[in-house]
Amino acid sequence: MAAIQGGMTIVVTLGSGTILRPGQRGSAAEQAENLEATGRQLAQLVAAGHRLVVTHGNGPQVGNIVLQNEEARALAPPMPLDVCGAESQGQIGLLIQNTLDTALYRAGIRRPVVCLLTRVLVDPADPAFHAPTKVVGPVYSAAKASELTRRGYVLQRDARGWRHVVPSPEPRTVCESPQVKSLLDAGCVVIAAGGGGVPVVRAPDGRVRGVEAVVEKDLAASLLAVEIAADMLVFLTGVPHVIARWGQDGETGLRRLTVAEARGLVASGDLPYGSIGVKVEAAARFAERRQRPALITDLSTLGRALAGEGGTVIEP
Ligand SMILES: Nc1ncnc2c1ncn2[C@@H]1O[C@H](COP(=O)(O)OP(=O)(O)O)[C@@H](O)[C@H]1O
Ligand SMILES: NC(=O)OP(=O)(O)O
Repeated sequence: MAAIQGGMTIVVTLGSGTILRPGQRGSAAEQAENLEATGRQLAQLVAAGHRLVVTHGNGPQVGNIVLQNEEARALAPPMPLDVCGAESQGQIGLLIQNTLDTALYRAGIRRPVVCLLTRVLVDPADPAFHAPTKVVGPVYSAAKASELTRRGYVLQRDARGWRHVVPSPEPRTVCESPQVKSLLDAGCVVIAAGGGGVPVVRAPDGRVRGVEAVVEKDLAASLLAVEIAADMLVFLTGVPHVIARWGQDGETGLRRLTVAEARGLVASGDLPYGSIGVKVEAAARFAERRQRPALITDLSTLGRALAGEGGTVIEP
């Protein structure tokens, strides 16, 4: 990838690892501290003259909010998953907002940082509503898992233990994309579509209501980046680049993929869809629809990757 020039609109998606480290329970202090290095890097993008939109995951946090609601059921009414998703946007969005505001201020940049409660429209007939796959919250013991199952939650076992899973429908449009663009035009740094956006449906009578689901933030970020006509989409995750045959003989770092190559790798099953695969698919969607590059990398490689010397670039 050629080094990027100033003045571009860049959407950066923060993976869970930039907000929460393995083994952490997710206190506000832990998350704020983890975000500091990311805030400094993102401030450099603004200093270089780019228009910045930040999106983020919410799997661990929204699952914790559901759990807090469930455990306090006798004392206060539990909120549905869409409301919990909105709460997670506020929770994580505030931490990112404070971090970015601080980093920009210290870099001598006076720029408003705005966190926008964002909804995504989904199809009520999406088959995902009948097949929960999206992991939220902590790892549960077998005993806690069976208790939660009795209370109506869907639990599945993965390599780490029992996990709460929820439906994850396809995002069709980001309801507030025009407002994200207006905020960028007004000179704001914008945090939007956190946790994939709050999923909503519109009934034939016009009524909008939230639904029990968590959208993949990578797919929502890709859609938002298309809808605001971004020049570049960046996925910040836990690895410097995508790896073919991860953990096997012949493991290879992938520096450059066409849309067709990216889709081929996802379809082959080499890239697990629940982790890196969904990012590669989201990157391919952006590259295909915008005819612009998407980048998958980690925080420590970001600077070099933007200079064309690292990360995995998915090209149109
Ligand atoms: N083939 C692969 N190439 C790169 N990373 C992979 C691969 N397979 C699994 N991973 C893992 O997937 C992680 C990214 O998925 P995940 O942690 O769910 O994303 P997020 O950073 O958005 O939370 C990487 O940090 C890495 O640990
Ligand atoms: N909503 C979402 O995709 O969050 P995670 O990336 O944390 O799973």
